[in-house]
Parts: sequence; C-alpha cells; structure tokens
Amino acid sequence: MEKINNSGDSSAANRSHQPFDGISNEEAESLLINKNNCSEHKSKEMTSSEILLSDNGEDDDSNHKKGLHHHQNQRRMSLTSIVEVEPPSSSYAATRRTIDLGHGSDLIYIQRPTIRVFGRSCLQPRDTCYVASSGLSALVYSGYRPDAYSWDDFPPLKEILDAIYKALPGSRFNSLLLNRYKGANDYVAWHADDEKIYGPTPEIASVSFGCEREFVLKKKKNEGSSQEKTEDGGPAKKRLKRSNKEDQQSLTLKHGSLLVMRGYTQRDWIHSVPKRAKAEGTRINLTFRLVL
Ligand SMILES: O=C(O)CCC(=O)C(=O)O
Ligand SMILES: [Fe+2]
Repeated sequence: MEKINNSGDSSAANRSHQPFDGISNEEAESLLINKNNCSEHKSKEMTSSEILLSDNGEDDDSNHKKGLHHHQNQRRMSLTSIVEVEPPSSSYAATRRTIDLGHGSDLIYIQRPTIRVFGRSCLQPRDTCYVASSGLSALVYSGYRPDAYSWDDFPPLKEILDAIYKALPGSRFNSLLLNRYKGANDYVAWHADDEKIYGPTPEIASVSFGCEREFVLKKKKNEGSSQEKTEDGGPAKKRLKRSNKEDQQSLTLKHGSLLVMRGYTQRDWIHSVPKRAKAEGTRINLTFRLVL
C-alpha cells in the first residue's frame, strides 16, 4: 500500500456498494464512535480510551506500560481493551528504544513505523493494525512488514466477520487490515492491494465506521489491458491518453457500509481515500482479506 502500481491490465471489475446490515447498533457502537456525517456534525475528538489501536507510539508508552487488558470473558471487547494491547513483540522491539541515562534515569523512544513511498521513508498518513490467523505468509507493503495480532484478542472482529459471511455467502477471509483516519488530513494514497499473497483475484471486504469518506478508484494506465487485448490475446491497441468517465469511480463510504472489491479490481485499478477538508471526524475502516 501507499504505492502507485501501474502494472497490470484494465478490464472492468466487479464492485458493489451496499448497505451493511450485518452489524447491530450495539456492535457498531462498541467499535465506534459517531454515526453522524462528519461534514454536517463536528465529531467529538475520540478520547484515548476510544482510540483504536495505533501502532504509531508517538504519544507515550502508557499503553505498553499498562500491558494487556484483555477482557477475555467479556462477550464484546470495548475500545479500551482494544487500545491497550501490546503490539506483537518483534515490531514493538523494532520501533522502541530505551536509552539509559544512568543513575536511575532512562528514556524510552518509540518510533512510529515508516513506509517507503517513491523510495523515501515517511510516516503512514493514518494508523493501521494487522490481524491475521497464525501461520500465514507475512504481509509486506511499501517496505513495511506489520506483525499480526491474533483474532482471539478482538472478539468483535469475529462478529463482524460473521456478519460479512452472511452478506457474502461463500467468501472466506483470514486476515484484516484496520485503518484509522483521525481526521481530514489522514488518507490512503493511490495503491492496489495486489500483493502476491492474495492471489490474482483477491476479494476484499471493506467495512467502514464513523466519519464518511470518499473512496476513489482509477483504472491503471498501462497498455496491454485485458480489455484492450484482441480476442486471440494479440497485442493491445494503443491506449488513448485522455481518461474517460469509465476510468474513474467514486463512492462515499458511509458508517456501517460494506464495500467489496473483487475480480481483477486489484490488477486493473488503483484506489485511494483522499484527504478531505470536511472530513473532520474519525473513521475506522476494516479490510478483510484472504491470504492464500
Ligand atoms: O479506508 C479505506 O476505505 C480503504 C483502505 C485501503 O485501501 C486498504 O487498507 O488497503
Ligand atoms: Fe487498499
């Protein structure tokens, strides 16, 4: 992610944008926030206990000091318990430095993980968290390899997954990338989720909570698209430079919505959630994926 990948063809892809009824109010509330359209209602800033997992470590190390606060007997975990989970140990170690000043003084410095964009190292412009079944191939994107949390730590995620299965019979997902957009300036840059671990036609189920945001798709620019190939698979026609309406799609992803990207969407299209000045509230997005 965070990368522009212009490789691949450009055949049309299956997309759907449907109301996602699978999540009860209670469920949504336990996961979130503010159901208002944030451009109409200024959202209250989330308190620290409401903030979903952040791997940025930029505030302090209090979450880590508090240690695990799993309320395992609780049917639904509150956001508080989701927040106060220690990150998986190796990424934690990689981004945390202790400096012993001697004589009983020390410093702890926690670096927010960086990604690489156009060869440059930068901070992710949103917070992320990766949850995956054990034993799967590692996810690596933009030079960043997040460690995976366990599903068992977050019962609400399993319930959301069950609701997705009801909406999408026959689907299967074993991993999840969570994105938290804290406000107008958080975004995800143009990219395709075309990592090999997802296979050639990944199905990605994307559930949104909180502030609605625009989701934009753009057809990849490469020649040799499947649409442009001749029936016998011969050379593609030269592509016209100007883009037309069919080359772009834009959807508003509302609170509680489910968007499914399927078929060759990742091969042939790139997508983004751009910065939007009016999107003042926090948005949580969960993308369920199948690592093959
Ligand atoms: O937040 C969204 O709706 C999209 C997130 C996304 O594209 C991703 O996680 O790969
Ligand atoms: Fe994506």
